[in-house]
Amino acid sequence: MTQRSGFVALIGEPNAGKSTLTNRMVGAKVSIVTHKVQTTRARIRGVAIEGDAQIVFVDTPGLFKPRRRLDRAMVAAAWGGAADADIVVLLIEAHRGITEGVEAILEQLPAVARGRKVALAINKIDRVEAPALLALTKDMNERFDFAETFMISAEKGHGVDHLKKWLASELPEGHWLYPEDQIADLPMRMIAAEMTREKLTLRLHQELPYQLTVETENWEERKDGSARIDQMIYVARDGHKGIILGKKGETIKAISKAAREELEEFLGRRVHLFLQVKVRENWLDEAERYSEMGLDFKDGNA
Ligand SMILES: Nc1nc2c(ncn2[C@@H]2O[C@H](COP(=O)(O)OP(=O)(O)OP(=O)(O)O)[C@@H](O)[C@H]2O)c(=O)[nH]1
Repeated sequence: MTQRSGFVALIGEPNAGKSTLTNRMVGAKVSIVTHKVQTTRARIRGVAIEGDAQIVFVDTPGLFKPRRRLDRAMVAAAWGGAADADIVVLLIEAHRGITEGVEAILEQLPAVARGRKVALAINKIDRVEAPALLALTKDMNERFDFAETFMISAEKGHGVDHLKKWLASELPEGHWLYPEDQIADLPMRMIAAEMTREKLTLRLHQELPYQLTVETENWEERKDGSARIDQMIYVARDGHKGIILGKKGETIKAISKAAREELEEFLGRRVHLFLQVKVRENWLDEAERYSEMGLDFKDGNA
């Protein structure tokens, strides 16, 4: 059997349904879905298996008009995800049509698409009638040469299998990127990291959480039925480390406690959670990589 594998980047405006779609294709809750916009800060990956193919989804942060420096970095990170991918899927909302944000993405799509297929997925088809959907499909395809157009409802599951099968068939031949036995606990590790990230977001100063990522580095099942989970919190600047730790480590203790309690409830057993904070200065490097591609983000130039 020939194996296939590769990365699929989901791009689209905030709230387009990227997390919902990733979750549905992966079959596990890998990223937190909320009604608030711009919830996905990190590039969370989910791994799906479809026949002989392993599809690694890069769930990029929402693409939106960058206003501040940090916003621009996030946009750059989103495009960075697309640049690494074998296939790009642009997700738009059926009932909203070609918004200003979609226009902005379309403008930059040719540069990102270079050398790779771009598919269009029109999501939330449960919210529109067929004629409007066909008109939107036509409009979008006049603006960009999409390899394929899919009409889906990520929430209800319509059309998702079709899209998944197409992605699998388009991925390059190659060995699977993740060993099969690791995939099972990959989503669990991500969920655990998301829980800690959520507690950090709730607890910390407004701006800070956007600049951090949490990774589950180790997960050990203990003989007594409990789990030991080690996580690393990566921040962009040294100063942020102190904020997260807090006076005498009080802040991180409170965050750790809240995350541990949620994990215990989720897993239905005892958890020993160990958190560490590390500075990862190249957090903003993605933006530089973006300008290397000959594209630049300036204020109001999304
Ligand atoms: N009606 C309908 N709602 C959907 C569908 N797919 C997603 N949604 C809803 O749209 C909202 C946004 O979905 P998310 O998956 O969080 O969107 P996202 O693109 O990941 O958002 P960010 O993380 O902010 O970039 C949620 O309230 C979903 O329940 C769909 O097919 N139909």
